[in-house]
Amino acid sequence: MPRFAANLTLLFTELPMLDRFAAAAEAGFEGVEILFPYDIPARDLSRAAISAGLEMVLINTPPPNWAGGPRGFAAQPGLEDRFRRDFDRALRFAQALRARHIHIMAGVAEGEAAQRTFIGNLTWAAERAPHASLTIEPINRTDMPGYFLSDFDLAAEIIGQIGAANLGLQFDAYHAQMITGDMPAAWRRVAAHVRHVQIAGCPGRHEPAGGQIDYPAFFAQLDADGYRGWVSAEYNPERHTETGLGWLRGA
Ligand SMILES: O=C(O)C(=O)[C@H](O)CO
Ligand SMILES: [Mg+2]
Repeated sequence: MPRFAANLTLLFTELPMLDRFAAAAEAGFEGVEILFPYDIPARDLSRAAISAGLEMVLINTPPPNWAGGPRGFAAQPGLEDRFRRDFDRALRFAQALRARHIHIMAGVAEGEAAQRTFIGNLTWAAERAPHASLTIEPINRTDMPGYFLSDFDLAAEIIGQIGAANLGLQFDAYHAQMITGDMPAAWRRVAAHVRHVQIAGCPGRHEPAGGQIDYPAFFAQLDADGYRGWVSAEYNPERHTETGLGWLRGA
């Protein structure tokens, strides 16, 4: 079975952020990710992760204002300086937290200029941080209207074109199902590029149980394909986080 991480931005929100680490460890997770850790001193987050015995798996490059602000800048023509400043900030945080991956957010953009900008910024970032593991993630446009990267084949093509050893795909099975309607087929097409997996039930983005995705089969597929990365629970619990963790105990 894969190693599971809890997304602490979405799970255990019954507790203050620093208390979510111990709750995640207690529940059986071995790692954690935080979408945007920038409001809390990195040393406090790091201490909480270490004392709970958890690995920090992933953070995102910072949009300035997640509650309604831009969804990143990597594909936005003309905002390259902004992207670079944000990326350096994410890098400092990732180093302080010993976070394994940095997810680079493309932002809302479209067209050829956006694609060129995205490729240019990713190429720059991969060279800037040769020891960091960088990911890009297709996100469905129902949840995030206008988000540039919403196509798994395009993401794989861009990763192949850049050809940097430290750039890979973040495969969110929920987004894959929302975008393609056939998550297992999407996995088969792009698995070779995947270095991080996220899960949620579809539809609804709640617990990864029931619904359109057969998660026990997906976990078995990950094992069969030799996937050695993390699987992160990135969903909005329907009720109390703890009461919805049957899927983890059964995995
Ligand atoms: O929305 C998602 O699925 C993500 O993983 C991004 O990091 C944005 O929250
Ligand atoms: Mg995701």
